[in-house]
Amino acid sequence: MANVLEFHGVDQSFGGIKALTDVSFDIPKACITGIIGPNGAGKTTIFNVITGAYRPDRGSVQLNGQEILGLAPYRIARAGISRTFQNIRLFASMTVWEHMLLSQAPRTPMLSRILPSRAVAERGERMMELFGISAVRDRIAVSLPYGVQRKVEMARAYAMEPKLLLLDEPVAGMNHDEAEDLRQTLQGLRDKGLSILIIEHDMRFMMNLCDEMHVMNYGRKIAGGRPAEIQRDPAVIAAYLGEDA
Ligand SMILES: Nc1ncnc2c1ncn2[C@@H]1O[C@H](COP(=O)(O)OP(=O)(O)OP(=O)(O)O)[C@@H](O)[C@H]1O
Repeated sequence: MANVLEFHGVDQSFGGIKALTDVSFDIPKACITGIIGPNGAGKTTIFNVITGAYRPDRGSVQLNGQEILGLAPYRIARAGISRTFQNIRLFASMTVWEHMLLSQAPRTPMLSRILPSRAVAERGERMMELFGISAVRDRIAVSLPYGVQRKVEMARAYAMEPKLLLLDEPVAGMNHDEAEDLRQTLQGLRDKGLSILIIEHDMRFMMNLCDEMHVMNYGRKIAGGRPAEIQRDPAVIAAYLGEDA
């Protein structure tokens, strides 16, 4: 099967608000798929449906051909989906290194922190190197600048060896050079076979990063395709001009 995830016909409402209306898209394996759209368009709601935080009114979400809609969030995580959050969620008193260890052995936290196996320690080192955070390994993660905290979150999520990595606004708080480094890191992971779904406001960053993009507006998907196609789609241009107006 060429798709890691198939998100089909999803409706999600909250009281009178329709956050998603009949939203469908596929995430091909070993590709970077982007979701863009103005504030409140439904992007984070899609992540919350995929990870089991929300139960939609209708639809289907399949991971490698298996329905995951309705499973508890921890089961979806174990099935191979890890994520980062728009509002960074790191442990208040833990160092960067401890985050790397804990992410790999969440059920035996104390033991794994005191005495990590060689494989766990090596993977932790690799994750820190990959995301460029080895120099801050002994710092308390939440004391670091936001851009660095985002890298810790991504390294932690990737350390779980996901089949699909979900990134919610990963370049918020990063400068241009950091964002460029991240683009190269993510494309390198994609080239090694990782499938990535990413939400981001920075349109130029997304155009250079993504293999495919889907555009949301008022809870509906208004376009999908390669970045060059998206850029000249009249519905997309209208949605973005509308936002600026
Ligand atoms: N738990 C919830 N309860 C009530 N309404 C919600 C909830 N989650 C999302 N919504 C509503 O659903 C709509 C879509 O929100 P969502 O957070 O998915 O948008 P978004 O595209 O991620 O926006 P942003 O770019 O601002 O993060 C909004 O109107 C939002 O207020």
